[in-house]
Amino acid sequence: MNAARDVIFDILDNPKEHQAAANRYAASVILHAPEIVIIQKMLKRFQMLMRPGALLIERFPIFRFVPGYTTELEQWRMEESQLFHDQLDRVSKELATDKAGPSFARYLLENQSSHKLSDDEMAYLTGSLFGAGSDTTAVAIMVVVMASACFPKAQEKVQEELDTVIGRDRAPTFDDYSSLPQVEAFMLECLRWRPVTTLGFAHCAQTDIVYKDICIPKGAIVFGNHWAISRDPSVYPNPDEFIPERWLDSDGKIREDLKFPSFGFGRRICPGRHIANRSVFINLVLLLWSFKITQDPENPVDQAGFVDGVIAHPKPFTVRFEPRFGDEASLRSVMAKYGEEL
Ligand code: HEM
Repeated sequence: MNAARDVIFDILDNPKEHQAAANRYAASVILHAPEIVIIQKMLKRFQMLMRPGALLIERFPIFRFVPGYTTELEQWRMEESQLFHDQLDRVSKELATDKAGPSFARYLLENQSSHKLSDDEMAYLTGSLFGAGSDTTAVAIMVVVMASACFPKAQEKVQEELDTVIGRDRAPTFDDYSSLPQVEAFMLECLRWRPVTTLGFAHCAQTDIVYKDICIPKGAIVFGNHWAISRDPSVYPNPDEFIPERWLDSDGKIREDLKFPSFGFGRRICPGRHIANRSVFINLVLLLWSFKITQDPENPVDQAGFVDGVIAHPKPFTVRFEPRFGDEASLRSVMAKYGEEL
């Protein structure tokens, strides 16, 4: 919650850099390390490499024998492996000197023999969390800001609920999750309206799969196209519209019968989905409790302005953040107290 509170301070300090604030939040939840700059470089490569058909070698495996073709890829692999091993080594040294704080890396190191994991496996398990968890979370928070600015009526509904359930004397926390269905509906609609991973990730059929009268042969690469699913009007009527109410039943509770696979499918479903949900929730409630977010009439938001890649990053966009209660100084002092209470 401290990290989400810092997003509010970052926005008060520099509202134009709200997307950088979302990036910082998401990075700090996963990793406390100086290597973030190197990792950002790797994330850019990941964005490019994970696109199906990004490399000729995928279609023509024979390219692996062409001298020099894989040199750069091998160099990238080695840099990545080095970074992941360095991070694990650091925690290992901290553990030896009793200085290691709680972390997933520490847990793996302490239980290495019972899990029967090699050093390489542990390094990749911990390292890939950052790649998988930071960009995705940051993008989801950016979409929350974009949707708030573009759909003022939906934003007002959330704020009405926050004013009724939370009031002005305290800021919302994780404990309020189940009392805020309008917030959850807004969040679910953000994740559907602009899916973080438009195409999803590649899966491979382990056996021949017969679906209706189609056979998906063993070995076929299958994408559960998130964008296409999100636009299915038989499940989400008027799919291009932003309608948080679609997630609520007639009693105002979250519907059990409506889902969207924001976090993927099957055995490889996102293992970070619970952290991710809570991250998006706490940022959404703090942002909309603190600010009225509006469009800048001189720079209207381009709702389709996203960079093409496995993770659909919004292009830079400008919005206005107006403190909802009192002035900027009083919001700062409420947020400072929020920090003390944690
Ligand atoms: C809003 C935020 C997030 C979204 C939308 C998201 C979405 C996804 C999706 C679609 C997949 C692929 C699932 C599939 O193959 O069908 C995935 C995989 C994964 N996610 Fe997330 N994720 C988010 C946050 C996180 C966080 C916070 C973490 C870690 C703390 C994380 C860790 C992972 C890992 C390790 C995988 C790979 C799992 C595997 O291949 O077995 N994700 N995520």
